[in-house]
Amino acid sequence: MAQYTSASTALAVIRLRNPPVNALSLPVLQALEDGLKRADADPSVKAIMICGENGKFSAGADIQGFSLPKTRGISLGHFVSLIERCEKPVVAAIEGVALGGGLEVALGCHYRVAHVKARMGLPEVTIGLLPGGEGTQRLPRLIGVPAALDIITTGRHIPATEALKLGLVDEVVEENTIEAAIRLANKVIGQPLEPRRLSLRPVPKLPNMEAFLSEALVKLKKQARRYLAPELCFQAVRAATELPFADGVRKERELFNVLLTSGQAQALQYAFFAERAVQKWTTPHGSSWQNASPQPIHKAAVIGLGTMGRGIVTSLVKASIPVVALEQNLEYLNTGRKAVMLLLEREAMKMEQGAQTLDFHNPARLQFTVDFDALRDVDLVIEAVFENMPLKKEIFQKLSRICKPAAFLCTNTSALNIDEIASATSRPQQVVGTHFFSPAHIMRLLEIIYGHHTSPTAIATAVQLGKVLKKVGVVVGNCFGFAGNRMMFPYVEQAVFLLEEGSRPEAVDQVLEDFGFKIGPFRMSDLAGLDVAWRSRKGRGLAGDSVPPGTPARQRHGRRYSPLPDLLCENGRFGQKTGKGWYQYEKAGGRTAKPDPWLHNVLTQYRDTHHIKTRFIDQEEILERCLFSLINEGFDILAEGIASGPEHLDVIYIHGYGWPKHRGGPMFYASTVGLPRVLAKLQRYSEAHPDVPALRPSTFLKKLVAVGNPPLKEWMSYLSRPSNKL
Ligand SMILES: CCC/C=C/C(=O)SCCNC(=O)CCNC(=O)[C@H](O)C(C)(C)COP(=O)([O-])OP(=O)([O-])OC[C@H]1O[C@@H](n2cnc3c(N)ncnc32)[C@H](O)[C@@H]1OP(=O)([O-])[O-]
Repeated sequence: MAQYTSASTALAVIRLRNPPVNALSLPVLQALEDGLKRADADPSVKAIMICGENGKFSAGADIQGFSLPKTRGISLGHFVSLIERCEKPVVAAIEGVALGGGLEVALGCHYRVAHVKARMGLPEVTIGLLPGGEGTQRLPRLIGVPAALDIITTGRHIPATEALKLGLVDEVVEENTIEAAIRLANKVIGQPLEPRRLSLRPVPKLPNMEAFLSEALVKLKKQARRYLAPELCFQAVRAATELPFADGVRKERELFNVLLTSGQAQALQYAFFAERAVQKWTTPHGSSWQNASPQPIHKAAVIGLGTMGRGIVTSLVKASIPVVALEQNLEYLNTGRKAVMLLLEREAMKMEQGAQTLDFHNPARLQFTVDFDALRDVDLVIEAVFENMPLKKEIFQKLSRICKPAAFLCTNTSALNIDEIASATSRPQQVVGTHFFSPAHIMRLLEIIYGHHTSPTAIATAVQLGKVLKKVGVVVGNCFGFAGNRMMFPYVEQAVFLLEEGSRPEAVDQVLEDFGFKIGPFRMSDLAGLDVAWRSRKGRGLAGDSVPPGTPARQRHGRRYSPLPDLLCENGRFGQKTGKGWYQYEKAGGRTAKPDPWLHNVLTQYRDTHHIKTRFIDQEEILERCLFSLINEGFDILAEGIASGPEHLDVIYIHGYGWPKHRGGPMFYASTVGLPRVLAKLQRYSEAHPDVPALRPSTFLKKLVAVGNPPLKEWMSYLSRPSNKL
């Protein structure tokens, strides 16, 4: 809705009303049109102000509405033009947010006043669209092509102060925005409106427009990786530089419709809502976000200043949480301290107000120690030592003696059993898994793992911590590898099996990078370090001396096994850190992967030794075996209640594993491929590789196909156990 009132006889107020963010649904837009007509028809009204209810202008078009047939064909541009054509001055009073269609409505207004804390932007590109309310044509006319192109193709939200510098708003105020807008409206009554109508303005010329646009396009294409929206946003802005306004608008509509029906927009909009849905967590024991309250964290501690610990400390400092950083001895402490300081200096440089905001030189905010006694008064500890169960248990035993009874004890682990770690403490209800992703101060995912005894308060506190750290927290159950890594194991396993059968690392990586992953599985292993998984395999008796004599080289516990990664590690090839892994690098620590003839020779010899007949493996098989085995594991995870819905797995993959967001996440992707096809392919691959359990179709997947391939949002209702639907 939009409410029509009067601020005075001469000033009509149209207030957009659609909680929580005043999304521009059809009724809101129709009420806006009615308000404009009423103001126009009333001779006593001399100016109009548009604002939003509850301190928010508008977050734009109703994203849910894009999937509703009745809203198709309704053009936001029609309403924006109505505002602009109004014969009485229209002033936008921008509080909170003016995003997407919200900002386009403001661009139709003749004047814009913003509160200093307001944020503006055209984030359509992030949901697979372009600003289809004539924003691609008006914004370049107002602030010039370079700034408009940046805002439209990145979707970033800009603060009011930046908007003022760019000329996007006419005034920024620290106090009452509505009153300031009323003052401005009264002041401009009677002034000519033609110069304020953006559609009538020319696009400001650049001396080197063509060169600028060509360079921008090359840059966009490089980053986009089959993600359509940025390039189509670019084309719409280019149309503004080449065509009259009306033709530019036609082009914008044409491009908008391409995106709307591309499939990518649906995937990205699904991802938008999935990210919000996972915040409403539940567990199979009935605890949930609704019945648990987080405890405040005034002070935290991090144990272990290796790669993960350093990133976690940095995240906490950035979130203004005082931290005690602890290492086992002074040598490690000094190395860790230097590394943390370097990270913080870099982060401070990236931040607007610089180092002072972070305040990391103040020992009250960041303290380095080797003394466990310094942990007595912290509210939460994050243990981030390496993956060694006896070591973690020893630390947790110590923590339960030293920390205050109410302190939460978190373990940063990527696979280890949370219950076993919790068993070392006298307060297992306070223990929770917090699986950060490297680099921990940058990656957005936080996998939050509850054990058998973890209290709802501990889960809620970890979720809240994730929010404060600006991460997406996803709550999952306890099993080896939790949700993310458990799905990753079969994916990587298939990639290695494909090498045994005839493929090469660069071929497998290429297929997955073409699909949209930032890096393929072999480049990823080289980056992460092959020795990490090797140590874990040795610990589990799969590699090294603990393998019983007489065990076939390519079999473990009756299943197919590939000793290829072990072979690389035995040759000191740990990946980038040693300058050699699945690829060769220019030096130890180098970043540029080059195919390695040594590896190709080893593969040939390996196949000969093990009598493997080499065959040509096409791209379809590479893609399907890697992705479908990962998805198959996802169905088992859902059936076991480890994750409470497919959205959880998708959010984990998008934010933790570089899954291309425009494909919506693995489970969403499976739904777009069609579950019958995923099942049929898995059946075929499983028949060809009967000793690979990961290719055996999940019972839950078979059930969903048997009941007729229901839409993703209905999947969980087909589980026989009480479901965890959000
Ligand atoms: C047609 C021509 C072209 C125009 C295109 C557009 O305008 S495209 C649009 C371009 N605009 C965008 O892309 C902006 C997208 N929105 C945002 O970036 C953020 O939501 C925010 C910054 C507005 C608020 O962040 P925050 O952390 O304070 O809060 P939060 O994020 O948790 O959201 C609160 C609730 O609001 C809901 N909801 C939000 N927006 C929309 C919407 N547009 N629609 C519907 N619903 C929306 C959200 O789902 C959540 O619901 P829940 O779970 O409570 O039921």
